[in-house]
Amino acid sequence: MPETRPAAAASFDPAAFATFRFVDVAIDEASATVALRYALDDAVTFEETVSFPDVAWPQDAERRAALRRLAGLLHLLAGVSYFKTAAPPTIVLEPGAGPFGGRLTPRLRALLRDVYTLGLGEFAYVNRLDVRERGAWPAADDGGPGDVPRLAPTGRTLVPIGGGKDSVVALEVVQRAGRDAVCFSVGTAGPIVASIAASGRPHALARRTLSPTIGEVNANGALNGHVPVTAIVSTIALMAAVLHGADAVAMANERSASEGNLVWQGLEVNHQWSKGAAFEAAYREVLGEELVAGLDYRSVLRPASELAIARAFSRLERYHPVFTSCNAVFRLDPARRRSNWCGDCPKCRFVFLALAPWLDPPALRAIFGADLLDGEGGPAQDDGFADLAGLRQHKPFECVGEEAESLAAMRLIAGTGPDGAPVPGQEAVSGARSGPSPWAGHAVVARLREEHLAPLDADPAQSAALLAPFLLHAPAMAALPDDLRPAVEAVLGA
Ligand SMILES: CC(=O)N[C@H]1[C@@H](OP(=O)(O)OP(=O)(O)OC[C@H]2O[C@@H](n3ccc(=O)[nH]c3=O)[C@H](O)[C@@H]2O)O[C@H](CO)[C@@H](O)[C@@H]1O[C@H](C)C(=O)N[C@@H](C)C(=O)N[C@@H](CCC(=O)O)C(=O)O
Ligand SMILES: Nc1ncnc2c1ncn2[C@@H]1O[C@H](COP(=O)(O)OP(=O)(O)OP(=O)(O)O)[C@@H](O)[C@H]1O
Repeated sequence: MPETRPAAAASFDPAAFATFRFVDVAIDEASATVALRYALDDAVTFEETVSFPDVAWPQDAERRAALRRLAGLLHLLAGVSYFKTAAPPTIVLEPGAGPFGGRLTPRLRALLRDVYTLGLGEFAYVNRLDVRERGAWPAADDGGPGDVPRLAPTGRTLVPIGGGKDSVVALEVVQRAGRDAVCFSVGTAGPIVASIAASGRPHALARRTLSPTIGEVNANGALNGHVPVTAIVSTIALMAAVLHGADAVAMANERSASEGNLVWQGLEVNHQWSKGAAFEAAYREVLGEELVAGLDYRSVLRPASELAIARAFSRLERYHPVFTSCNAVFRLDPARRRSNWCGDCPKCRFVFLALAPWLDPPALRAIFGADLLDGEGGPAQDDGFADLAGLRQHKPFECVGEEAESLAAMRLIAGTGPDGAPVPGQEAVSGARSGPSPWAGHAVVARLREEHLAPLDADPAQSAALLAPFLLHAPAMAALPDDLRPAVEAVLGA
């Protein structure tokens, strides 16, 4: 289907559309490319492509069937980028759509409903648009998922690498468990490629090209906002796993991702929703019960908080010169993309803060190119750090840790007085400094201590709160496969 460049797109009125249509998904085996097609009414069409370079489409029936089903799931999940341009009242599935030829099972329908409401929570909040009243999905039928293809075990695990600190910690866990780890990425952003090179592991690649129509409609009045991108990346990773002979995908989604930012009109708004535990559970169920058996999807960092992950990452020195968590580096438009940490966004501030209990100022300056806790980076830094701990307003819409974790990190680096002597309870935190903090005199740290932190030192509950982020979550540990549990303990435990 050729892309429409309608006159309507020159002035795009979201209210003008009644339906979002999932048109079809087409697989070109020769080039290992999947085309995902959508439309708003009959007026605007979108086509996204995902390709897997340097890999042959499999010949055996089970893997071929698995790929067809996963491409169908991807069709349904990647549609969220295009649906959000107008968020019309009704969703239509055409006969070539999704994994079951235009049909939905009840389980799949429930997952999609969540992805298009909870996954669009931030979008709903910033646009003041209740997504629960938009995008009504067609009813599910009782035709079931048909014969579910089953993959044979291979012992190979695909580890998606996002260029930041978390995914290389996940890679360390998978390797520690003795699995054959293959790194995977969507795209070739600099920190991703450099981190994979530093790991010495093979690299499986996918390329995702958004429909060019999205840029046009964005420029002409489309609704815009955040999408649950991890749901999309995860599904591309599962396809890559099948193509590269892996039987598992190991994500790096931390416990902290399940904490929302705020509640708006009864809707929980969580920027990281598709990194959270609820999404993972529902997605795993649809995957294993209805789409492909024998293909494991889980986050191996689910028991850990961001602070415990940062402590583990501080020990993985080979990645320090190459990683970047700042999202400004990952923008699609090269003209808007930065080449390194911007130094003035919530993500930069959070990663700086989370590493500061373990790394000294010169080491962090070498990574970030500036000392964000010493007043460099502008006057926004004071308030920006306070926001991370919820000391002024809700935590920002970014991939940052829980407010309690930021508070704990601040207390660990601020100490009890101007000389930075350890705060009560610090001795229980393995790896924490036992002497004065080298951060104590830094301008932002001193102000935070004076304005917010000092009164907490006398509160015994705050000593326990200091340790809590470092305890591995027992139910999440129990849910891990036997080989991963000791590896998580070794990499992320005390
Ligand atoms: C890089 C980034 O942070 N982008 C967010 C930003 O988008 P921006 O317009 O500044 O730049 P681009 O990413 O280049 O996007 C251009 C437009 O394209 C559309 N689009 C892009 C990706 C996509 O998957 N679908 C799309 O429709 C969109 O219209 C863009 O404007 O602001 C956007 C609005 O808030 C964010 O949605 C962009 O976030 C990207 C989707 C992204 O990949 N972000 C990850 C770095 C991210 O935030 N990951 C979360 C995971 C959250 C989850 O639940 O999965 C995290 O790590 O916490
Ligand atoms: N371009 C990508 N290719 C493959 N996987 C990705 C990509 N972007 C994100 N991911 C994966 O999505 C999950 C969430 O990404 P996230 O940004 O939290 O991880 P990260 O980049 O490793 O760490 P950080 O929190 O420091 O940015 C991780 O499992 C990550 O590997």
